Amino acid sequence: MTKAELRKTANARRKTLSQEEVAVYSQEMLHHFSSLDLSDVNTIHIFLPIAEKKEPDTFLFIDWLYLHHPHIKIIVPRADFDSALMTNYVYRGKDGLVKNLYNILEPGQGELHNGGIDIVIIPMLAFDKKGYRVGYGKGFYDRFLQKINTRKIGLCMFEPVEIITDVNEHDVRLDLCITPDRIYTF
Ligand SMILES: Nc1nc2c(c(=O)[nH]1)N(C=O)[C@@H](CNc1ccc(C(=O)N[C@@H](CCC(=O)O)C(=O)O)cc1)CN2
Ligand SMILES: Nc1ncnc2c1ncn2[C@@H]1O[C@H](COP(=O)(O)OP(=O)(O)OP(=O)(O)O)[C@@H](O)[C@H]1O
Repeated sequence: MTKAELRKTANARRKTLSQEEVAVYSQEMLHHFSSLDLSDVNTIHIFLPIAEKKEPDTFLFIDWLYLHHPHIKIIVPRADFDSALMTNYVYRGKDGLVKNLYNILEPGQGELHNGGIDIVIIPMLAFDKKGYRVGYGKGFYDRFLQKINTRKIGLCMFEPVEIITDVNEHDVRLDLCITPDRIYTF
């Protein structure tokens, strides 16, 4: 299937989820994530959820990381929709967050992070069995990931499709994808 088809289907499927289902699926994904070895990890970049779009609740991940790996630095993005580029900030708690025009919670101000990132946790609508992903179609993560060397972990509400047929040279493959059901490695 094409990215446009997958985007449409996944958006529609997400709309049918209740907030309770989103909470359960997020918890299940966190359970899989918690089985990963994070002993060498110092920095994790993680998106903050668009609740209105039924994205996984990554605040659960952040709370879990604070509790179990307090030394890990959490980095969150701010998206510039004119350039399709993200700038990255050290996460300092919910207080400093503001909602942008797309309902994405973002750090209003704070400390920019330009250093290394060991893991990037990536939002997506769909993925395939080769580890390619589909997002909302603005290419934010493709642009970001091509610049850095990191472990790329996707979170997806649904199981993979067989193959995305219109992958292009910008598309960056995931190393791993977590669904409510299991972990896929590529
Ligand atoms: N939580 C989260 N943060 C993220 C992403 C994401 O997927 N999830 N992104 C991942 O790249 C970037 C933001 N990308 C986005 C792209 C489109 C829309 C959006 O609401 N689009 C409208 C159409 C608007 C239009 O085309 O003008 C829509 O889908 O209804 C939101 C976020 C960076 N931050
Ligand atoms: N590194 C890049 N440089 C220039 N253009 C890019 C780059 N990465 C992606 N693009 C362009 O951005 C557009 C969106 O790409 P794509 O459809 O793969 O988005 P997506 O991965 O679904 O979105 P997102 O990353 O925002 O979740 C495409 O036109 C693509 O060619």
